[in-house]
Order: sequence, then C-alpha cells, then structure tokens
Amino acid sequence: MTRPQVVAYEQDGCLAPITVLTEEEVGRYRALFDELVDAAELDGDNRPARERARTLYDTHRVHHWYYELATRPRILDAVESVIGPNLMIWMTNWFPKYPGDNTHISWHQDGLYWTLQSPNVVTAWIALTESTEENGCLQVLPGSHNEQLPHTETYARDNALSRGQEIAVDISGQEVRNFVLNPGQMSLHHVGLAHGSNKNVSRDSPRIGYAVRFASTDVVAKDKSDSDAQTAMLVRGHDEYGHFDLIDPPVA
Ligand SMILES: O=C(O)CCC(=O)C(=O)O
Ligand SMILES: [Fe+2]
Repeated sequence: MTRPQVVAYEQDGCLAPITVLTEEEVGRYRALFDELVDAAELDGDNRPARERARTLYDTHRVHHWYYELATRPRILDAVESVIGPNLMIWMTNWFPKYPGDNTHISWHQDGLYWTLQSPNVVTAWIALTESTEENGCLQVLPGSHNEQLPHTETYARDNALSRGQEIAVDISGQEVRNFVLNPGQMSLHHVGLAHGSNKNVSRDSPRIGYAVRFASTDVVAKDKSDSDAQTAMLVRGHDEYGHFDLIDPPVA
C-alpha cells in the first residue's frame, strides 16, 4: 500500500477498495464457497440469520482452502501495512446475502464483544461477488473507530450478528461511506469502526464476503475463561509475546 493509503486508514479507520485476488482465484473460491453452503444445507434453512452465520464460522481452521484464501499475499501485505509484520488470524466469518433473503447487519462496532485488548486488530472483508448499494454492500462511518458507542441487543431474526447488537445512537446525518467492491477486491476496517449493511434488494445478485479478523501478536486476550478466544493462527512474522495459543493451519 502507498503511504497516503496508510494515512487514510489511520484517519478513517477503514480503507477500500484494495484488489487482492485474480479473476481465476475468485472463480475457484466462489465454487468452493458454494460447495460449503450446499454441504451445510443452508438453502431453505429457516433458522434465524445469526444461527446460519454461525455455521460458516472459522472455516479457515477446518478447510485448507479457506486458510489459503485468507492468507493470499496481497491480503497480508495490506494488513501488514496497517498493523505491522507479525500477524495472526483470530477469527473468520462468511457474510452471504442472497436476493430475497432479508439478512442484514445492524450498525455495530466489532470490538464490543470481542475479548481482545488493543487497537491492533483489523478485518479484511474480501468480496467474492460484486458488492453494491443494491445488493447490500458494507457501509461504514469513517472516523468512528476511536470511541466506543452504546449498543442495544435486539436478537432480531434477520440480523446476522450474534446478539443482533445495534448502535443505540442515531447515525443518520453522519457521513456514511458505501464500500462498493468488484469481485476480488477487499476493504479493511478497524476493530472499533462503526459499520453495517442493508439487506440485498437486487433481483439476481448475491453478495458474498469473507471477513478475516487479523490481530498483531502484541494483542492480549481479555477473557481468560474463554479458551477458544485465546487461540489464533500465526500467518506472517514471529510471535514474540506468546499471548495466544497458536494453532496450525489445516492440512491440504
Ligand atoms: O458483511 C457485512 O455486511 C458486515 C460484516 C461485518 O460486520 C464484519 O465484517 O465485521
Ligand atoms: Fe462487524
């Protein structure tokens, strides 16, 4: 990334678009994702959106392909530019939204329920389809990453977040930025940034994104009782802190 891009990330807590995958890679990973969805029988699954989303959690720990996708060199290069050279993947999530499903993601800040201490945590949101205003692209409030805002827990059925958590303040009238992406592009968002997305109102355009949560090795896990939250995968550099139990990538 260029110096102005890094400065923009520091000011805004976010940055897009960054091109990270070739067309061929997009095709391959899209086919693999569709297989995953078929295998999980998510089509016609009427559970609340948060439970469906849970099915697609941490796939990089289970299938080599998703580890491979999450660690494409251009993704790691961009992440390194904003949080430094020693990188772990802490968590991954898929966020598919299909035409006609009502799935949306309320305005929230990721860090609220994540048991991590430190601002050196960033999500790479990688688009495997086009992501547009119509099909419900990610929306962000630039510059909102330095202040924790109050949230309410709605458990709304069509909300893909674990508790339907939603920012309890009015964000209308503030500068909302739409992260319109082509397939193979990604955005970065800081752990404290306010963001969300509307439902997909397109006729025939699925919106599929892979959210890879990166932490630098200096990050500390706050909740010592949650052993799962204290595991992570080192994907670049060295771990000189030992704050997390490092897990190996899945075998190919
Ligand atoms: O996919 C979306 O629209 C929201 C994703 C999100 O909340 C995240 O990646 O942290
Ligand atoms: Fe989020």
